[in-house]
Amino acid sequence: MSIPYDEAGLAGSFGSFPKSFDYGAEEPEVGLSTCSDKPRILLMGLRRSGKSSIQKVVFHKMSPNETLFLESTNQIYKDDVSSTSFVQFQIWDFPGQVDFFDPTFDSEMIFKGTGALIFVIDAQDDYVEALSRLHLTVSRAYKVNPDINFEVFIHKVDGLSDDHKIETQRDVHQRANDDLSDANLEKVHLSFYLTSIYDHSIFEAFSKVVQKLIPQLPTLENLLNIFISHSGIEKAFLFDVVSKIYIATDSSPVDMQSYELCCDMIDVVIDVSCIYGLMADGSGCAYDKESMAAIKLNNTTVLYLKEVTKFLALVCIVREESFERKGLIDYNFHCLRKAVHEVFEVSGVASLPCPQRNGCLKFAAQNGSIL
Ligand SMILES: Nc1nc2c(ncn2[C@@H]2O[C@H](COP(=O)(O)OP(=O)(O)OP(=O)(O)O)[C@@H](O)[C@H]2O)c(=O)[nH]1
Repeated sequence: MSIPYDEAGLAGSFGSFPKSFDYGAEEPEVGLSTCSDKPRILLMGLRRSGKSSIQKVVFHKMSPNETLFLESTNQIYKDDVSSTSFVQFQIWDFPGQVDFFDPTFDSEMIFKGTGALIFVIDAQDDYVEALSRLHLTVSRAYKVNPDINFEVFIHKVDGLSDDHKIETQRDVHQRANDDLSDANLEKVHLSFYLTSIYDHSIFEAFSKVVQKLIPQLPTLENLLNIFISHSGIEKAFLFDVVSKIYIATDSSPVDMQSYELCCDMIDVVIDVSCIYGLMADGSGCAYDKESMAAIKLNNTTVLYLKEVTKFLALVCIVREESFERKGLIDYNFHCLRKAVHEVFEVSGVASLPCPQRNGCLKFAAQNGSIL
C-alpha cells in the first residue's frame, strides 16, 4: 500500500520521505480512528502568529527556514493527515483575520466536532490583542462544545532568553485565566506550551495535544511500563514515524534531550533507508516490518528502534549492559507489538480500549521467568 504524500494542497518539501513512501500490504491498517468522523484539531490565532508554519513543519516535513516564504492563509485550510499518519485526524488551519460575528462563520459546525483547539500566540510580538482574541475564541468555542481541549502555544520562543520565556509564560497564563474568571468561565482549563519550529518543542507540544485525544493512552502507557521494567530499558517512546510526535511513552518523566535523540534516530533510519534501501527505480519501502536499527552512543547507552505498525515505531534508550540481553528485549518487544495491534483492533470495533488486554500478555522477566 502506498502512502500518498502528494495530496492536493500539501505543498512543500517532504524531507526524508519520498512521495511514494511505500509500506507493504499484508497488515490491516492500525490507526487511531477508522471511521469517517475524524477528530479535528483547530489551529487559530492572529495573523502571522505561525499557524501554517506549525502545520507544515510537523506534518509535512517542511524545513523551518522554508516557512519564511509561506503566504498568508485566506480561507480555512483543511488538512487530512489520516492517510499518512497513525494520528487519524484533520487539522484546520484558520486565517488570522477570522471574524466570529460574520454570519457565514458557522461556530456550531466548526466547534462541534473539534477535539482540540490550539491557539497560537506570537511571543515575539506584543500579545495584548492576541490575549483578547484568545478569550473571545475560547468563550465562543466553549459555549458550543465544552469538551474541547484548549491548548495555548506561546510560539516563536526561539528569540527569547530562558528568563524571558518563563516570564512570558507566567504573564500569559495569568492574564488569560484572569480574563476567564472575569467572564465567570473559571471552569475552562487552558494548557500552555512554549514552542518554536526551530527546535523539538513544537513536536513535544503537539505530542501532548494528540495524546489527550487518544482514548487508548492509559493502556499504551501501561504496556510500555511493563515492557521497560521487564527488559531493563531506561525509556521507551511510541512514535508516529511521519510526524515524529510520540503518541505514548512509559510513565517516567520525559526529558527533552532523550526525546530529541529518539527523533533524530527516526530521521537517520528513514534517510538511510530512502537513500540505500530502495531499488534503483525508487520502488520498495523505506519503512516496513523489517525496519530496525541500533545505535551505540558514547555514553554507554544504545538507541534501539523497531517497527510496531505501518505508522508507528518503538524507540528505546537502553543501557549497554542491558542491551546484552537483546534476546529478552526482542521477545518482550514481540509481546508488546502484538498487544498494541490488539488494542487498536479492539478499539477499531468498540471505539474504547480494553484495559484488561495487557492482563493476558506474557512478558519475560530478566531472570528468565514468564510474567
Ligand atoms: N522565529 C520564529 N518564526 C516563526 C516560527 N513559526 C513561524 N515563524 C514565522 O512566522 C511567519 C508567519 O508564519 P505563518 O505560518 O505564515 O503564520 P500564520 O499564522 O499561518 O499566518 P496567517 O496565514 O496570515 O494567519 C513566517 O515568516 C514564519 O517563518 C517560530 O517558531 N519562530
